[in-house]
Amino acid sequence: MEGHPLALHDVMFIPALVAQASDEQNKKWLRRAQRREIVGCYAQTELGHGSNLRKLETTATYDVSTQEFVLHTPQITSLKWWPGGLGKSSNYAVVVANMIVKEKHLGPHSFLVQLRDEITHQSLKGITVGDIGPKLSFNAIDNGFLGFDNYRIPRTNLLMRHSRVEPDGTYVKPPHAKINYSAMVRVRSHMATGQGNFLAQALTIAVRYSTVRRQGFIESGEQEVKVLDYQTQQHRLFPSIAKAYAFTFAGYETIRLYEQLLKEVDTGNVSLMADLHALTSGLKSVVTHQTAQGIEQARMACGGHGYSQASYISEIFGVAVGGCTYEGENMVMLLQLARYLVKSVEQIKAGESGKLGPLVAYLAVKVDGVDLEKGVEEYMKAFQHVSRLQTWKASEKFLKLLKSGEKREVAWNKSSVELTRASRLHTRLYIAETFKRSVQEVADPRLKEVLTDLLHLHVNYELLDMATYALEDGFLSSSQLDYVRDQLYFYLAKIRPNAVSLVDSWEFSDMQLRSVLGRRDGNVYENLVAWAKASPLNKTDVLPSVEKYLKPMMNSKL
Ligand SMILES: CCCCCCCCCC/C=C\C/C=C/C(=O)SCCNC(=O)CCNC(=O)[C@H](O)C(C)(C)COP(=O)(O)OP(=O)(O)OC[C@H]1O[C@@H](n2cnc3c(N)ncnc32)[C@H](O)[C@@H]1OP(=O)(O)O
Ligand SMILES: Cc1cc2nc3c(=O)[nH]c(=O)nc-3n(C[C@H](O)[C@H](O)[C@H](O)COP(=O)(O)OP(=O)(O)OC[C@H]3O[C@@H](n4cnc5c(N)ncnc54)[C@H](O)[C@@H]3O)c2cc1C
Repeated sequence: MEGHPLALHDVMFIPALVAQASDEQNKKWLRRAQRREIVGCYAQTELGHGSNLRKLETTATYDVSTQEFVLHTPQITSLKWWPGGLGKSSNYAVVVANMIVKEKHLGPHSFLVQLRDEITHQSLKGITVGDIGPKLSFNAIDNGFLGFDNYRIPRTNLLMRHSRVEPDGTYVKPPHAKINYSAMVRVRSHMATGQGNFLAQALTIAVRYSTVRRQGFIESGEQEVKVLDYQTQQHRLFPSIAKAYAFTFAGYETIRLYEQLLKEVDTGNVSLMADLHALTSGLKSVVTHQTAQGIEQARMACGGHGYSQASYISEIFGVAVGGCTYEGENMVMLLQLARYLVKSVEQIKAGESGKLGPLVAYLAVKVDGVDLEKGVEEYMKAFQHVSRLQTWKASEKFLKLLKSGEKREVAWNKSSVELTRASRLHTRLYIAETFKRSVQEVADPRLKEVLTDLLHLHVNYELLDMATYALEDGFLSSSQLDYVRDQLYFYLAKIRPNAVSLVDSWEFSDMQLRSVLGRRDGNVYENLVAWAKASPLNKTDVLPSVEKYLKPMMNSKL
């Protein structure tokens, strides 16, 4: 959970080689990396820039006389800063640098760079490398910094699957300007399942504990109740159980799409890139945000013991919440999706709705109302309505500002809060749709019934959460919202008997969870006492600090 120094080797270094190095280059590097003869990381972010890749300052200047690239970090803000595994573990890195050939700046490109000696592991001449220090979490990973002092690498270390620099400095462009961003798109495609997994771990702990913990009464005179029987506790936890499933289903789809993209790109077809970039930008942002919220609620649902490290939920939170920042800060990525949504609106306005991709076709179709009692399909129409409403509203705001003479970037900035709202609603529609489709495909009828309950819970919870938008234009009435509330409470109660099975079905071992509260055997109190006794402070009855600080104070006559 705290991370692993080699995580980025598997998650980004190898995938960057697979996607961006040529077959010939990979004959040299890939097998060695897979066998871990060389250990690598993905070094892109700098001290001064992470989000705005076009402003990366590390340069790779081609020297035609020696057929080498000269890597250089001209100032302090150009230092690579943050890459996982860079500080101490890696001896190689995929380095993203601004490529300069014949004095022409050609933008960010990826290079394979040796950082340390393969035998001694000492950093090579011209390289400054180290660890960036402790973080909120993930402290088993050595996130690092890296500087280059006119450090030379062979021309052939530019990853050349999609673009090339010939020995004479002739540049061969890639088929898509952003193809070098593929390692990021891959991780974003995997993040929904990864984050769903973090959320699932926290929920397993909180739900199990909530069946052990007894506190207070629902009906007087009986035994104190398991806290999971409180409606408020169910409302805190069960919608997140539904989300953990929903994120996993959505993630399976984006992983499949990324794999399809890789195959298509190899045949020269880059048409899926814009769609997948928009989709994963939004999904990554919504899922990480909601996961962090869900984990924090799970912690609070464990009361005081949730605050103890014995619950382990704080560590899960620390790791998961990093996802709101890495692979593209959430606001920045929501705005990437918003570009795509605004473009779609512009297409519709230009009478080109037929050209819209399947995920945005609904933006062109107006629905007047829904009959929620008819079931989930009607909820989908309601989600489409609120997303369409907000997307048009935000786009119109932006387009109006443009028309009034504002510069594009200024008009964009003035519309950006509304645009991010549209991106979130669009993504929540996508999550609900994939959840619905995935549940429909389940073959086992008993499993399907339970998952259908979770789906119902999800759509009612979500609709209530975004109700302001639907009430604003009278699309939903207040009596329809009362119906949604009733349904929500109905499904909380219906899910209660299956709650423990739903979390147990994720099959986390005690070793994975590392939680005293969430242990499978349910012996929470005995294990908490044993855990506390093992605290380093309890090794001795009287601490040395008593002699040193407390006694002089306690004996003082002042
Ligand atoms: C097995 C895997 C398991 C994974 C589980 C997870 C566990 C992971 C544990 C590891 C932990 C941490 C790892 C972290 C790693 C990192 O953080 S690596 C660094 C990540 N950095 C970022 O994400 C930077 C974010 N910034 C960007 O991506 C770009 O700067 C940004 C996209 C914001 C903008 O790029 P620009 O080049 O400036 O482009 P712009 O002008 O805005 O847009 C022009 C145009 O291009 C389109 N575009 C942009 N990106 C892409 C893309 N990737 N694909 C396709 N198209 C793209 C954009 O939409 C615009 O199109 P338009 O038509 O003109 O609107
Ligand atoms: C745990 C962790 C692991 C990481 N691992 C790696 C790694 O392996 N390799 C690597 O290269 N990097 C890595 N990073 C770096 C990470 O990718 C960046 O931190 C991330 O992309 C955000 O960039 P930034 O730090 O420049 O944030 P900033 O862009 O400085 O963000 C600060 C604020 O500015 C806002 N902002 C910035 N630009 C805009 C805009 N255009 N419009 C509106 N608001 C904006 C943001 O929303 C945010 O609120 C890691 C980071 C973390 C936390």
